[in-house]
Amino acid sequence: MLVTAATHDIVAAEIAREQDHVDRVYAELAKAAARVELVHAEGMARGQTDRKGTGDPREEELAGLFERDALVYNASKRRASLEYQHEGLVFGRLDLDHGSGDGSDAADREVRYVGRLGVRDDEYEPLVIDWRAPAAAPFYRATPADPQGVIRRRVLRCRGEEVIGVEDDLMVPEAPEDIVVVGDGALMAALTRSRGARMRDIVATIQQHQDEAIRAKAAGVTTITGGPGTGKTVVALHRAAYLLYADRRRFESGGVLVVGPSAAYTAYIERVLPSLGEDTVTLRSLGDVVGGVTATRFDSQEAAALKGSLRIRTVLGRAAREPIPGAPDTLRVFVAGHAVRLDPPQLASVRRQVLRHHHRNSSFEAALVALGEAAWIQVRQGEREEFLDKFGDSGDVEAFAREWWRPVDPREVLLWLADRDTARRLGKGVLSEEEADALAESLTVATSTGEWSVADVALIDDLAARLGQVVDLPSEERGFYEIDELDDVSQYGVSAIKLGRDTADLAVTPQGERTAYQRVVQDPMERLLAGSITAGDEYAHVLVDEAQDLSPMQWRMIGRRGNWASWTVVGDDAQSSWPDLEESARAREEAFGRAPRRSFHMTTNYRNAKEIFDYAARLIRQYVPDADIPDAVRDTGVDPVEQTVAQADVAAGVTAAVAELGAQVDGSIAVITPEKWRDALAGLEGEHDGRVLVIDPLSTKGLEYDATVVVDPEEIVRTAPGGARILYVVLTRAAHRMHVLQVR
Ligand SMILES: Nc1ncnc2c1ncn2[C@@H]1O[C@H](COP(=O)(O)OP(=O)(O)OP(=O)(O)O)[C@@H](O)[C@H]1O
Repeated sequence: MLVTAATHDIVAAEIAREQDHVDRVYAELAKAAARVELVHAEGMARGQTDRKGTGDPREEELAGLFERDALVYNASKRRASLEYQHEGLVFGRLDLDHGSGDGSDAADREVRYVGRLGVRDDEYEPLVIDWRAPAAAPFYRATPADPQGVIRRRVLRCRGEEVIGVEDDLMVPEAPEDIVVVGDGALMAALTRSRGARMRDIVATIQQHQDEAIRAKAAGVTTITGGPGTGKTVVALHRAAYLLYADRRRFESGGVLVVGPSAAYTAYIERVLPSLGEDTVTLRSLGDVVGGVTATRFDSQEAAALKGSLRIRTVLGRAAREPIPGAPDTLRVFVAGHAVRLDPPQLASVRRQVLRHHHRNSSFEAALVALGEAAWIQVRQGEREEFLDKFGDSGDVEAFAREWWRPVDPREVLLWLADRDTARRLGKGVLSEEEADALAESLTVATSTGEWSVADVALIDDLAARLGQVVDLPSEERGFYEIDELDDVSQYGVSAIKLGRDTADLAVTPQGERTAYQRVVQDPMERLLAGSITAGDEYAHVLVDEAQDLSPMQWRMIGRRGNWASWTVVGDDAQSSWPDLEESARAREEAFGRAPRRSFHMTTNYRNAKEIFDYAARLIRQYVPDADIPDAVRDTGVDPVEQTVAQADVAAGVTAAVAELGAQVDGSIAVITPEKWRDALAGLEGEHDGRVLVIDPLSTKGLEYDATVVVDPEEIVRTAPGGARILYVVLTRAAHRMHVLQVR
């Protein structure tokens, strides 16, 4: 729109008009906040004086009022904590015509305001409608072809409580005389803005096709597909907020789980739902889905592929049935005057027998009984019942069983596979020797660094399901799941010597006991086994982002948390870092069960300037000819800058690019570099007032920046799991500017 002095005045008048309404809304909220304080104080006083019985209708009334006001009160507090650059509490206005539809008769008109939450005045008249309410749907659904009674849709831009702009879309061919239309359209204004470090909500500019996915029915599985930057993530998050609104009882009490690829991703999206007024959703990255373990490290491609594939389940199944390394392997006792001796083969047969019917960690009693039966077969003298009673009462037998059949932590069982021979033996027929060695090797990285890998987490979860919840041992022993902190890792059968660790670094008391307080805190093994694995929660809705990257084992892990859930699944196969999409699809289908499916396909890229996206699209077409390529809607007239630098000049080249970009964009700048150049570039982190971030290719999944410097794309293709697909991810992260530095 051409901005002249006259249009400037018109816009200012429209802003002032909207400000009046916004002021009324905030005044109403302030009144509600004061009222709730009063009711609260009164309720407390009543509770202390005449609180008798529960049937007092006044009290119920008060409770109802209190509850309603409390919602408003909390909402007003939440509003106060919103970042100022968020669209305000009231962000939309609809001018509707309930008559002929063209707005010609002002008597048929209705003005409806749309906001983050509903607010009514004293007469209970709505001042603002919650964006998720059915009455707000035309704000998102109306188009000139199908205006749905809307004459004008207006987006209000606010900073705090102040209206700073309005952007209109006209839905009828010609505006009625008294309806002013200003602005260039809210969507373009939103897309051109600087991005900042956190994803923002898009309530003010949700597009029609996005709204359909957001408001789709909860039941079953809703799939959202589309190329990079098509709003899949942001739509899915708004869908979570919508589901909470539409069926709060079910989803707030049952829980909503949002799973994304990395901790950087969860940090990036964590503000979206709170800004929509929802803070009951659980956000998890794939590395911290299992309570008690947090992993951010990635395995080598080979190890990750191995650990993600369903073949590994056979190996884990075998490991879960293994005897505990270092535990006694022979039982020698005197019972009722008979010498009993059970050797390893007999004990192995007892173990197989027990595990046929029981989970290992809850079968101490069953193991004792089975030992008794095996002992009786050997003795067969006297009364059977009497022998078994004595056997069961024997302190020696119990002492043996407490070690031989103690509860095992799934993490410790996984670490048994860090031993090459064990990995080869348990991998026989499933893994080649090279693969078994790679598995052992990758777990040795864990034991030396003290950090689990992201792929390990799904294996720990699988083992936890196999081993079962620990049932307390009789007498004073504490169950494993109650142990808050390990006192001694050797109690978990991870033999220090076997893993090449020097036991001397564990502090020892004069009594010869190791204590929690005297240990060397930095011990890697201790870090791996710290805390306890908590039993998996189940959720009523599970939302999986970047679903194309989940390995089959990760699908099983998520599936355990969504046995009864409805699902929203978001992904784009062309951005996948997982090599076997078919095996993943099978595991995914298993997780979903037979629930009905619906899918939405997004075709518009809202993130990247057209010039940047075209550059990326050219690349991916070479590698994935049938990639799902969206249309980018916004051009800047500025092509990505491509440069070639010598190895010795990488740091200088990147520094220069960052300096240039720092002057061109206001917001975030990411230097995306393969491991090879990471150390050389680490110093750039935090430059330009903290706007510069140095990040590895895989961790950029799902994220976006105002500008990016892509370092050594060839090396990214060579080293990232997913190769060119990850380069495609990397090349589609910048909203406004991109520099690509080839290294020769
Ligand atoms: N209707 C909209 N209004 C304003 N911004 C939007 C809209 N839809 C999408 N965007 C913006 O487009 C960008 C890309 O969205 P999002 O990250 O959800 O895409 P994606 O499809 O998940 O991308 P990728 O697959 O590359 O991770 C975000 O900045 C988002 O806020």
